[in-house]
Amino acid sequence: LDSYIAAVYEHSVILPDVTGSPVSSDEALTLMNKNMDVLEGAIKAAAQQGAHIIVTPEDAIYGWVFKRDTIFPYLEDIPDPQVNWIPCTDPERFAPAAVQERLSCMARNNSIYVVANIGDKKPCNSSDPKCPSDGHYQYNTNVVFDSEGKLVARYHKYNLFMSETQFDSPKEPEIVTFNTSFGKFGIFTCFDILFHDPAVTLVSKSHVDTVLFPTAWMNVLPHLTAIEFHSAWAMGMHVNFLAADTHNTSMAMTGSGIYAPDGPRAFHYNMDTENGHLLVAELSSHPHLSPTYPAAVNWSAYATSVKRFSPDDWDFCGVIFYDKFTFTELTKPEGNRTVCQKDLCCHLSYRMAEKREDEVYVLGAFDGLHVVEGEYYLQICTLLKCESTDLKTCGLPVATAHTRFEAFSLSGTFGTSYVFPEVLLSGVQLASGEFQVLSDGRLISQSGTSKPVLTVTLFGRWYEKDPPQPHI
Ligand SMILES: O=C(O)CCCC[C@@H]1SC[C@@H]2NC(=O)N[C@@H]21
Repeated sequence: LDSYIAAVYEHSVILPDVTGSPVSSDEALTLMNKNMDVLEGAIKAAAQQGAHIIVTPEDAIYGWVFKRDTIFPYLEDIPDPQVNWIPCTDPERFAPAAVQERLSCMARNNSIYVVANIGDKKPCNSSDPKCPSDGHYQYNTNVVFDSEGKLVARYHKYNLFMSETQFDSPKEPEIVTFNTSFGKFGIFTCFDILFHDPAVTLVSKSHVDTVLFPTAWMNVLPHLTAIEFHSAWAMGMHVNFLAADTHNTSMAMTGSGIYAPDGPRAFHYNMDTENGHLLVAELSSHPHLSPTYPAAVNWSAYATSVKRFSPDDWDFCGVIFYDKFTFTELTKPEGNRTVCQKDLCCHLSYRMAEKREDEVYVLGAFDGLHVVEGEYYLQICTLLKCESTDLKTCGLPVATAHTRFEAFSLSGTFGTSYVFPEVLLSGVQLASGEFQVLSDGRLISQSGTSKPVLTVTLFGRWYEKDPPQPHI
């Protein structure tokens, strides 16, 4: 197949009551069945619209309100897919496996690949020095059932987010892929997207066409909103990317999408209701063969070839999500500006429709190690709207704007080749097809965007500079 139809479902998880002690496995299954009832409706609707594959979110079947012992009744022993198992037709083979059986039947009965996130448990004993004292490993796990209900992939999340003390990390990152008639797929989970392994390796070594990405993503403006960062990763890595987020507005969890290398095909962001939402869109099976496939990018080519645009600009300091940026204010309606920090210089050429008195924009640079909620090295060039006209508010989250840019071009002297291009518009919306990346590393818009701009950002990850990660 040259193309296929993808679906992602943003699910509003029915959470269990928070209990001090573990519930019975029957109670756990009752709660999980309530969530699977909702997922089943989405799977049927997706299949009716011709979808070949549907991705459901991380933690969508039991939530995230657990400690190590209270999640235990929700876990199943998930076998290696090499055993060739269709839980729907052979449920006793690796029983008890009620959740795997039901997911497998949903895939089989609707002839659709189903991607889900559940918990795996693996017994261990004292002969293994790393074996936890309760006698088993517990993994945050993605499973994939093919359209006949066969288990074809199992992935254990490697980069656990800080609060996930209920789970263990596998000893090594797992590179999990599978082939279909509509391309080669790879899979990872949520916080994994910030790190080199297994995420980057799946693309650069395994050459997957599409990444499957269950997530429970807490949005952080201005640079780490789900739709913004995930679509940017798809563009920067030149892959299709299917992101299914859980929906919980009190946790700022919303933002799912179907992203192609040249831009989003569909996305969803909704902080107004607690409803779930199904997205369905067509993608090319082998995006690197498609005529719109972007050329390879040298991210520093343009920026290193030009001189500092504005040598006498006044710089000031500001903080974005705990990182100390160097900023310079865009005081004129149009112009060329440069701001530098350490080895990173960021150049911006821009033209606003009008310079409003009630809104302030800055150009910012950050070259350093981010150290809060995980340690990862960043190089960031960003144009962004300040929260108010007080320059002290530059970098704080802001979700609406009124200033339109008729054109912009942003570039930076990056030391890394992993740069993710973000454009986020007023109301936390994506700028589908309204900007492009040139092969010399400029992120440009020639005719401006359909809505006012919150931020235009080149988000660089310099993996070689990361400290050792705490994979406990
Ligand atoms: O549970 C996960 O693995 C996903 C967490 C992703 C959170 C993103 S990444 C860093 C940033 N910090 C947050 O609180 N939200 C974002």
